[in-house]
Amino acid sequence: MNALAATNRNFRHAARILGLDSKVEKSLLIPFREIKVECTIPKDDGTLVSYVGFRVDPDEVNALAQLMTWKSAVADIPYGGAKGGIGCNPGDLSKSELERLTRVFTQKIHDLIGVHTDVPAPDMGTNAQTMAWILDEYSKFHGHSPAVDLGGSLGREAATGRGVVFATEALLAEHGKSIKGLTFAVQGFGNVGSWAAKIIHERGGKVVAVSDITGAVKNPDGIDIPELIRHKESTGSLKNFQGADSMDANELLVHECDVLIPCALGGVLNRENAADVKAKFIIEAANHPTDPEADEILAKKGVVILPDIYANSGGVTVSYFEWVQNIQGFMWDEEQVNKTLQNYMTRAFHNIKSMCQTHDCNLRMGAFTLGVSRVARATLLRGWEA
Ligand SMILES: NC(=O)C1=CN([C@@H]2O[C@H](COP(=O)(O)OP(=O)(O)OC[C@H]3O[C@@H](n4cnc5c(N)ncnc54)[C@H](OP(=O)(O)O)[C@@H]3O)[C@@H](O)[C@H]2O)C=CC1
Ligand SMILES: O=C(O)CCC(=O)C(=O)O
Repeated sequence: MNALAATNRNFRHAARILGLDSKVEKSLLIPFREIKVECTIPKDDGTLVSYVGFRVDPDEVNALAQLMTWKSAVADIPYGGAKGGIGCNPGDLSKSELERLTRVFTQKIHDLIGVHTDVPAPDMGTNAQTMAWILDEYSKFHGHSPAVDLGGSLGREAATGRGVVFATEALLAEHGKSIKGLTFAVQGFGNVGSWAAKIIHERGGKVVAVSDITGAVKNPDGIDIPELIRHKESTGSLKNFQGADSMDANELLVHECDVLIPCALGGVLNRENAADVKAKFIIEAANHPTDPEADEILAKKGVVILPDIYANSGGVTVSYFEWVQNIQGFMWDEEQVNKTLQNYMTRAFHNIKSMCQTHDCNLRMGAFTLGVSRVARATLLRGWEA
């Protein structure tokens, strides 16, 4: 099932649980706006190449935008949801080609983004540097020029991974467990995966397996994560790391562990591998890592899944703190960012649990009903009369 069909299915299930009016349901399913732009750049060798950029596309980006909407509502921050992207493999482009492409994309969408309309943020294959290029290009049209470090919040880089850890702690506490002494397998070692693994390691968790696009490593006694980060930074991959054995990357999702944390692509848990998952808990740090068929198989096995729209909401929550700080022109210290993030993550977890109790549903439906009911309530209050 593709990402959009799966996301729509979860939304419809939540709408049924909530008894949502079918017209409201239909209205919430259709994106407010879809943008598709052509981005042509000269490559470093002088040849021209064209890419297509989106701010919400008809399929995967639509699903991700929809997830952002429910996620912002679950986190209880005053944002809607959108997602953008360019159909390219960033790994195939040089840094200057990436910069040109990002700037051309920004030229095409600058009228439709902005502080009070739509704020882009990093996701897979993008980072703070990408956002700085967008900001700089946007500023040429709109004259916006924040001061310190281009206005990025302290703690934003680690925020999604840190939020994943706060979410994991909230879930484990409910089951009478803590991170210390449990074993973890982490798929993806980019922004989210490396930060989540590092903080778990600091808190006494044993990260026994990690993968990236180049392969996977395992060590039943626990991998030294700071060492692995240094190795990845210096070599660009997990290969040849001395502190662990290499393993088949496909094995990672079914590796022996207490907690599995997918931090890479969508749809990685599906009917092909769900039955073989050994973990008792899955923390969805990636967006949409579990397709609906896998959801059913895993539920039958008694695996507890902490859904993406809550588990990875630390990123957008700190993006919201960043927005608040820039509007006020007053920067918080990192401790305040992290402490406030923890409060948001803990509160959201209890709100989800309360929906689970009210509607006798699992955590995914608890999160969906929480997010969808908040957006539906706001939509109904605004009304449709001209
Ligand atoms: N960044 C954020 O703030 C947020 C991210 N997310 C989600 O988290 C996930 C990861 O995002 P982020 O960390 O930012 O992205 P990055 O681009 O920083 O990292 C992605 C990681 O996934 C790895 N990867 C790619 N393909 C595979 C594969 N087939 N098998 C194993 N690993 C693979 C990459 O490997 P390599 O390092 O070798 O390239 C890289 O380590 C995505 O689903 C994203 O949507 C959700 C909320 C917020
Ligand atoms: O920081 C943000 O605003 C968005 C983070 C993100 O890409 C996500 O939650 O999927």
